[in-house]
Amino acid sequence: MKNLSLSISYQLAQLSELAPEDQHLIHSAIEATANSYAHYSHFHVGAAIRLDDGKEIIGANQENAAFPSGLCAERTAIFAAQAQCPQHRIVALAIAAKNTRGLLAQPVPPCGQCRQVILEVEERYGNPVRILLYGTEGVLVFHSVKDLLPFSFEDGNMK
Ligand SMILES: O=c1ccn([C@H]2C[C@H](O)[C@@H](CO)O2)c(=O)[nH]1
Ligand SMILES: [Zn+2]
Repeated sequence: MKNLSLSISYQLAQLSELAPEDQHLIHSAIEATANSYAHYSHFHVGAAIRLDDGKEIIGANQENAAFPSGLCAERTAIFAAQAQCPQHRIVALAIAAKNTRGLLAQPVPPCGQCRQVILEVEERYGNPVRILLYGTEGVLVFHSVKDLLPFSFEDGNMK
């Protein structure tokens, strides 16, 4: 038997240290929190996607009295992008969230289902998606969802 281990690399940055286009995308995600319908959790999540032509598409979580019928901010943004601009690759995704006390100090990571959907985006377009998780105390930067989803299941596993 072998003992194996995995390591992931990611960055912790201040907003001002990021490239202007990443700072812009994060501001768009923060603004998108205002479009959240979080009637039940009061947890407002905003997401912003950058396409390969520089266009941004935003999303926000949408809840429902039948809880599973709602959708996370990340997937509203991804599905909107793929529905409106399927020919353009998704190159980056920023996420921000606020609760009743305001914007969160610590970054909020995407849930497992959203990670799986981002993985499919990477496979579909053949490029990594840069993920920017915003917190008022710092931004976590991942260069691919694969760093957030090791041992992932994808199309290739069925062949
Ligand atoms: O990364 C996350 C985590 C949670 N939510 C939403 C789902 C639900 O509406 C609320 C509480 O889980 O926050 C997101 O949109 N993205
Ligand atoms: Zn999610």
